[in-house]
Amino acid sequence: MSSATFSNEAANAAAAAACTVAEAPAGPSPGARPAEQEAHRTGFPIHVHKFGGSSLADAGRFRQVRALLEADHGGRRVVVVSAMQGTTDALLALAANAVHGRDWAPAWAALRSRHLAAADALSTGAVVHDALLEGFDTLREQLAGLSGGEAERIEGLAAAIQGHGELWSSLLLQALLGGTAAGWERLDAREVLVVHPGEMGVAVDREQSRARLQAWLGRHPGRDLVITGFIARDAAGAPTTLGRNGSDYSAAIFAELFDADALTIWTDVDGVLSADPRLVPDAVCLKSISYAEACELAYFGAKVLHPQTLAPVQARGIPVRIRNTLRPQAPGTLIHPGRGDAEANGHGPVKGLSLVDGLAVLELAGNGLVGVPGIAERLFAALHRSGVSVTMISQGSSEHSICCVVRADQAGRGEAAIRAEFSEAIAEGQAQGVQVTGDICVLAAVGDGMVGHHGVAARLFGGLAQARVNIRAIAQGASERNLSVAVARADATRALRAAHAAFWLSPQTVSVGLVGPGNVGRTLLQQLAEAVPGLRARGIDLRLRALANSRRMVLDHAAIAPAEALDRLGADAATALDLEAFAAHVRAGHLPHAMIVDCSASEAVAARYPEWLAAGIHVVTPNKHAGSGEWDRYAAIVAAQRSGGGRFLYEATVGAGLPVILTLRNLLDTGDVLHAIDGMLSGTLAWLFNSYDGSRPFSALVREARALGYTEPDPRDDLSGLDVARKLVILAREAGRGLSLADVEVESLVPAELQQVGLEEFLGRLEELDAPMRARLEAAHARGCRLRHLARLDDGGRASVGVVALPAEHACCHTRLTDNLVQFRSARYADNPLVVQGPGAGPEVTAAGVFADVLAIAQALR
Ligand SMILES: NC(=O)C1=CN([C@@H]2O[C@H](COP(=O)(O)OP(=O)(O)OC[C@H]3O[C@@H](n4cnc5c(N)ncnc54)[C@H](OP(=O)(O)O)[C@@H]3O)[C@@H](O)[C@H]2O)C=CC1
Ligand SMILES: N[C@@H](CC=O)C(=O)O
Repeated sequence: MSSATFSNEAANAAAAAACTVAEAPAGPSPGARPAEQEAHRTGFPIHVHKFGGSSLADAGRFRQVRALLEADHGGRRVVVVSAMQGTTDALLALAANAVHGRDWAPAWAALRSRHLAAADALSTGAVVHDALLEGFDTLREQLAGLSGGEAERIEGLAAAIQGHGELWSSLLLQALLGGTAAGWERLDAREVLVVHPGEMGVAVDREQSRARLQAWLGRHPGRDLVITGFIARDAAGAPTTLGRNGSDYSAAIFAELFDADALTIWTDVDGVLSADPRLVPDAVCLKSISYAEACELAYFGAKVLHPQTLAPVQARGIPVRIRNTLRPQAPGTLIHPGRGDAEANGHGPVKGLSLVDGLAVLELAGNGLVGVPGIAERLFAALHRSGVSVTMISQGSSEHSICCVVRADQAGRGEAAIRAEFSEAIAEGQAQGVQVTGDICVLAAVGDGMVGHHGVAARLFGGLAQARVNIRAIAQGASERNLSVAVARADATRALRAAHAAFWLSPQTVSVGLVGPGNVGRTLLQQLAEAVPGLRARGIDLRLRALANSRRMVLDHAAIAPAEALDRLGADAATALDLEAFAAHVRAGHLPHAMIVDCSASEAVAARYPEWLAAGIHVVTPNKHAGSGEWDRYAAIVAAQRSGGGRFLYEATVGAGLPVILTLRNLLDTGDVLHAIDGMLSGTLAWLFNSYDGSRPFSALVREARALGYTEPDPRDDLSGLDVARKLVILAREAGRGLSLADVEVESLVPAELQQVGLEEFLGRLEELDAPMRARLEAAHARGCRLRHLARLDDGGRASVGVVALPAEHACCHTRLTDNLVQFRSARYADNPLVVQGPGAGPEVTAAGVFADVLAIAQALR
């Protein structure tokens, strides 16, 4: 605690209050308070609160403010208020209309009604009512005086007009809090706060202001105060303002003048965020930052606090907390006088990222600049003379060129100034001239803890590289508190999101879209629901953000809980399927990686893979259409993986959850030479022939296999041999053979008359399969054989699939249920084939195979 007069009792009360000073991390001592500062101190802690316009938007919000202040008892409360939301803008518009002779009366009347209505709703009484009426009468006279007035008079009136809002809101709040009877005084800041224009904006005459405040306090015995923000007086006593958003500045000045123990700025956001949430949906609220970090972030775009605000509190080491009036339960952000702690926010040394738009790069280059002293001084002096403000400076150690970033609207002036300064050198060819690059943004990573912390730059640059953002210029001062990069405006949002992901998210964060929550997709959702929390703990952050079936889709900006996904797809919020919008949503710029898992059997969905992969979206699927479809698309998929960086995994297309493709890949990648593949590649047909002994009709078994989720959505794909032919083509292509479906000799079990009918009709006529199948079974049994469905790709490139009768001792007759049995014959496995065997169909095992591919990709992400 900084006050020597702070009693234990008061300390306890303050600790319980909304913003506890004790929470400020230890930092450099704010310095002893001068004796004259103690005169107004009461022995109580002094807590300055500032409420912005959004916190005072209407009577309801005023009541909320009262509740917040009532919770902070035990000390002296100094409350600085803005005008009711929108009032200052309305006053400016009124003044502009009056100056231009336009009708301002209706808007004046509306503003008056709004304030009177608030007063009525708050039952602030006749005195306030009359004071408001008087204030609006004064405003009316001032507006009338603007029309046709002299410039100087207009300026003076305009300054007075702008400040009415704070006078009115302070009247309302003081009355609501009980007025002087309850110990609440009201201070019109123009009585005490003396300011003058300074080099860096409005400057406070501290001595005069302090003396006036002491005198005022001597005349007003109440303990608590409501003070108007934004307004002040100039040295001559005329009303003036502290500039736009000046209420925060007022609050900080009063915190300094009162030598307060804490300042809380109440606003409509939870605190200082790690980045602009409109650009980075995953931005997080920072628990605590140092003054220096807050200044850097404020300067570079964090709108919560203006850097000017911090100067007065910084001088005394007063902790500032930003809090949300609408969510007072949120702890907000503490801005403290200490040094930023690298672990304070749990995300390492970078506290926030900021982005400044509307900039340009100016570059002076030339061989004649190398080793010549004074070049930088001349360049920056020229810019200074022409009134150009420099945002960022960068020069390589070769001294061949020097560049700086300036505001785009000042770039032309800056260019001309540098050209003029170096005209001789340019004319003599010692300097190449000045190059201007417009449409530039500066992205800055900010954090005290970056000092001496290795790897910060690597993370930033790595993130930007991954997002394919080109860096135009780089700057980092020796303080290492700010690492800035200039990037093209077109890349800026992508750059910000990529940088945010690099610092705040696991590198294995994946935005996932799932197509096809049918048998397999639904089971995958269940598996995800169980596994996602555990995976997240290991850094693998799979965020299901989109789900689609053949008709509808649901997209979520954050994440869809897998357990609720089907309900969400059925709910009203789901929209008509649009695969383009689906993919664009999944490829969210703020998350590092994107993946679409296609669990449909759709040709139309498979047709999208090349464009998705080319866009860097990883694709995982059990859908066999892409792997076995037309050759050109297959080639496009292979090419798109190379160009876009998306990976395509499809292990579940063959053997469901069995490692069939992986085994083949491993053989080939380690230099083996494939000779032949043969075996049972259909789980459905394996199950059918394992089960079919003549005791039940074949058609009944087909229906059961379908109900168990073994068959393709249309079981004719299994019975016709097409599904197995697809698998054979996938394996052949994996082995580098240019096989297509048309090259596979296929024996179909579907009678010709059932091949073209609709699915429902086919299912209704399944019994037509029974007689021919029974005849085949009996013939096989007569020879002591069993029926099995086999596939074969031989060394000569011949591919065939069909039903064969095998001797009972054949390995394929010793399989169970849906077992697939795949034999690889290769140079290494010539005499005794490498065999992969196990369940080859069913939602559980297939979904697990898909999930394993998803994880294989996620685990490889860096
Ligand atoms: N079942 C298994 O054992 C195995 C299956 N596979 C493969 O897994 C995939 C899924 O099989 P399964 O779950 O049984 O099939 P289902 O018929 O049960 O489910 C298919 C899903 O895909 C959706 N869908 C269909 N067309 C489209 C489209 N154009 N756009 C978006 N979504 C679409 C369907 O939506 P809707 O409900 O609106 O029609 C449904 O949600 C198939 O490719 C299959 O070959 C692979 C290995 C084993
Ligand atoms: N219907 C297929 C499912 C797996 O690909 C099969 O039965 O094998």
